Amino acid sequence: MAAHPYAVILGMMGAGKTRVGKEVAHMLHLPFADADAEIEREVGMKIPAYFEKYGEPAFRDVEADVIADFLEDFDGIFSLGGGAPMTPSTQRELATYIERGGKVVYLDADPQEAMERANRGGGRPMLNGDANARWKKLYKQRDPVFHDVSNVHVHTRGLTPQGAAKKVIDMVSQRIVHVNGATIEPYDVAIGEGAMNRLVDVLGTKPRKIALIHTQPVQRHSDRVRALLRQGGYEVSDIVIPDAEPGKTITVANGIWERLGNEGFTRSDAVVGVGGGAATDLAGFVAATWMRGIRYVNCPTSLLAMVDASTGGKTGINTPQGKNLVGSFYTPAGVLADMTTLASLPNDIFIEGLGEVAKSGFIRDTEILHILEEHASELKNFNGQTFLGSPLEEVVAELIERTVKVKAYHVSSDLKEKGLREFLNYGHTLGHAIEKLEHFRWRHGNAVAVGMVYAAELANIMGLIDRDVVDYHRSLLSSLGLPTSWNGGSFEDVLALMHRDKKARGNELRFVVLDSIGHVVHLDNPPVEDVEEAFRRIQQ
Ligand SMILES: NC(=O)c1ccc[n+]([C@@H]2O[C@H](COP(=O)([O-])OP(=O)(O)OC[C@H]3O[C@@H](n4cnc5c(N)ncnc54)[C@H](O)[C@@H]3O)[C@@H](O)[C@H]2O)c1
Ligand SMILES: O=C(O)C(=O)C[C@@H](O)[C@H](O)[C@H](O)COP(=O)(O)O
Repeated sequence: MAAHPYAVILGMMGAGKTRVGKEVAHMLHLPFADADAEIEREVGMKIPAYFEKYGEPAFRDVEADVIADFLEDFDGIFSLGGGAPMTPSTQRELATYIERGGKVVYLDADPQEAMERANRGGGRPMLNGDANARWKKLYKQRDPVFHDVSNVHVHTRGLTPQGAAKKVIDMVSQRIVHVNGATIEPYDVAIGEGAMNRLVDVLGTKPRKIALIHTQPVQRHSDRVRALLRQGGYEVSDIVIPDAEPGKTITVANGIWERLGNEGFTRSDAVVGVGGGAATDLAGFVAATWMRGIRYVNCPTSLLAMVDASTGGKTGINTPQGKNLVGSFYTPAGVLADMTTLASLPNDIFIEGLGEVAKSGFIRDTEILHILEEHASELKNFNGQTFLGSPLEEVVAELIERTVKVKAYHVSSDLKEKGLREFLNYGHTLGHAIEKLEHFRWRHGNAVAVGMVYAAELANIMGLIDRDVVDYHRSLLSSLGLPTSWNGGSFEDVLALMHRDKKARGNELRFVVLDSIGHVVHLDNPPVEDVEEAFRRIQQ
């Protein structure tokens, strides 16, 4: 159900709720309502006069009624009076609104700026006497409540009303996937433009030092992250790692452990990983191993890292023997998939990410496949320079959200991959072997695409799916610009590598295959002739 109002804004006196709220409404072409103005209209007098005549409790009753009515009926931007969220019935109304999908924005201004603005306006009964001292006292009482009753936190220090409004719009329109489960600390994946602005909130106040791990091609995004971290008061160690798979090695990890040791990183400090899946895998691995585990936040910048690598807590490095053979299951404190970073993503790396998106459609959420079919040509022609603000951006945001939800479903109940989570490995048994045999010149998502066609051929040979399902794999993946065949190595080499796959048990191979579109099963120890016949079918 779509929630209304579009957003509710709360904050301290002088935070700019009305000014910024009006600006947000203007930018979105929505109506704006201010609870205080509505109360004055309702009671037919100015608030200071009403306070004087009837006292605060009577005012709060009227206020709560007006707010309840607007939360029910108003379809725009609604700003609340500073003290309104302190009323228990309003807190309950806000909680119900959030449950319906509503966004309650805590506009958190710099105290000095807010006090100046509050004093300038005058006519505020709650600031009678020493206004600054009163403001500070109220802030102490209200700030924790504002945090509790809101679900979007926007810092506005130093921003113009327009800048603050743009930030509010970005944060309200972000999609949030909650990841939780019996064995994991819950965390959120925030998806959308400006998601990185949440970084300081997600890191919290405990860390003092942050290891900012990133690659050179994403320098401009890591520069932004560094600026956010410095504004947040953290000491930042900038750590540039080799790009792509060469960054996922024990040598690189060891170099970072040395730096963390030399620079005095303690258990309360944190890691932030910025980049593609290789960088977030390595950053997570460093966080998981330093002092047996410190807090980390991923800021993925490739489609593949947003939908898959950064979100499920699989961290790791490669060894000379194969992909991801050393690592740990270690969940991040949060994932900030800031879609503005996709503006610099090259077309081939975007397309590669569609491989993992399609995987999530094949194994569970078939709506993903419909979206891919419908938008195949725009997706295949992705151009970062024209992407932001285009209709494709919403399509991609939906694909990311749906794919992350598929990942969250599997991870939530099986973090350590005892069974269910293995389904996320659809296409990876052959895919990882191809990557290795191609010395990682083949991109991961491309190898997985061929691996899915292979798994479909194997399932067909085993009588689990019809030929048209195999053909559908080929036609959908190729319509997105993904490869569907491979001829770069012998069956013997591939078989040896598939035996080193993490799903293998003893000498027995274990595959993930479909028995229908959207439904996966395990296939244990199939006859080697069938494994070979499927391989023959994916060769060009
Ligand atoms: N942990 C997991 O669950 C998981 C899941 C899927 C994949 N992975 C791993 O992720 C890796 C693949 O991730 P990937 O496809 O992102 O590859 P990648 O990390 O190698 O990134 C691909 C290239 O794109 C560049 N890049 C990334 N974002 C950019 C941007 N916004 N602008 C310009 N350039 C950008 C990178 O620097 C790199 O050169 C593999 O190592 C794979 O094993 C892990
Ligand atoms: O999250 C998972 O679990 C996955 O299997 C997701 C895969 O898409 C991903 O490529 C993962 O890195 C593979 O892990 P591995 O354990 O097979 O190395």
